[in-house]
Amino acid sequence: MQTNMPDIADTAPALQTGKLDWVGMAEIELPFIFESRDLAPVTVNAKARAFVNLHKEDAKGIHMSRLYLALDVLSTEQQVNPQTLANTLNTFISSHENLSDKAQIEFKFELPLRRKSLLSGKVGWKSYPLTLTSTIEHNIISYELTVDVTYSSTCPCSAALARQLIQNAFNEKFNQDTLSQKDVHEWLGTTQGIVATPHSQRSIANVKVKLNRDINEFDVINLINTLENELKTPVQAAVKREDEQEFARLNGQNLMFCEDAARKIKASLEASNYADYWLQINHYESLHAHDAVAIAVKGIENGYKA
Ligand SMILES: Nc1nc2c(ncn2[C@@H]2O[C@H](COP(=O)(O)OP(=O)(O)OP(=O)(O)O)[C@@H](O)[C@H]2O)c(=O)[nH]1
Repeated sequence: MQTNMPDIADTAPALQTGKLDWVGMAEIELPFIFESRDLAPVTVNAKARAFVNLHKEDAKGIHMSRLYLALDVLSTEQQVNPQTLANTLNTFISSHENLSDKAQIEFKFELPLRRKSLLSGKVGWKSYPLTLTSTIEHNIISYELTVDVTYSSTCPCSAALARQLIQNAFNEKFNQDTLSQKDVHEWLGTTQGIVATPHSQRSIANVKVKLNRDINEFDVINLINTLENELKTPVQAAVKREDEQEFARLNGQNLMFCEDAARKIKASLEASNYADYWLQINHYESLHAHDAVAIAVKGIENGYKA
C-alpha cells in the first residue's frame, strides 16, 4: 500500500466554513442479524443511513469510511440490539473527535414473521416494513421504530347503504302472507337476497413510536400485535375457506372510516408505554380514486408533530 497518501478530510481547507447538522451516507446495503423479544435472531437485508454532525466549522469533512466500517462490524460480528447500536453510535462519535458530537443510524428493512391463519391453524409468512432509527445527542441515546401494518377496512357508510338495499329487496320479495322461514333462509343465500355488498379497501397504518431510553431489548412483535389486535382485520397469509369466512365476519363487525382506525390505534398506543407516537392511517379507497387519511400524535411538548 502506498504511504503518505493525501488525506484532505484532515488537511484541506473547507470551501466555506460552517456547521452542518448531519453528514454521512445513505442507501448503504447492510445485512445484519436483528434481535427482538419473542423472535429468534433473524437475518434481514437493510438499507442503512449513517450520519454524524459536523460542528467544527473549518473542517473539510467527516471520515465516511469510519462510519461505514463501524457499521460493517455491527453487520458481521454482532447482532443488532439496543446495546450494540449504542456502541456503534459511540464509535461514530469517538472516531470523529473534535468534529462531531451527534450521531444517527437508520435501518430500513422488511421483517418476515410467521403469522397464523384465523381459524384453520395454517401458518404463513408476512413481511412488515420497519424503520429503526437510533440517535445519540448530548450523550443521550434514543430509539425510534416505525412499522407499517396492512389491513382491510370496510366502509361503514357503504355497509349502511347496502343494508338498506337488502331491506328494500326483502320488502319487494316478501309480505306477511308469503313469509316462510325456509324461503327467507334460502333467499338470503342468493345474490338477489344480499343484493348489495359494502366496499372494502386495503389500508395501511404507518406507526412511529419513540422507545423508552432504558430499554434493553426491542419488542417489535408486541407493537405489531397491539396494532393488529386493535384493527381486527390485518391482511392474512395462509387462507383456507374457513379463514376467509372469518375474515368476512371480522370485516362486517369492524366497519371503519379512517377516523375510526386512527382513534382505535391512538387509544391502544396511549395505553402502551411509549415515550411518544405518531400515526398515519391510509385507506386506499375503492370508491374513490383518492385516499382517506388520518394523522395523530401523542401531543407531548417537543414531541412528534402531526
Ligand atoms: N467527507 C466526505 N468523504 C467523501 C465524500 N464523497 C466521497 N468521500 C470519500 O470517502 C472516503 C473515506 O474518507 P475517510 O474516512 O476520511 O477515509 P480515510 O482517510 O482512508 O480513513 P481514515 O484514515 O480513517 O481517516 C474518501 O476517499 C472520500 O473521498 C464526501 O462527500 N464527503
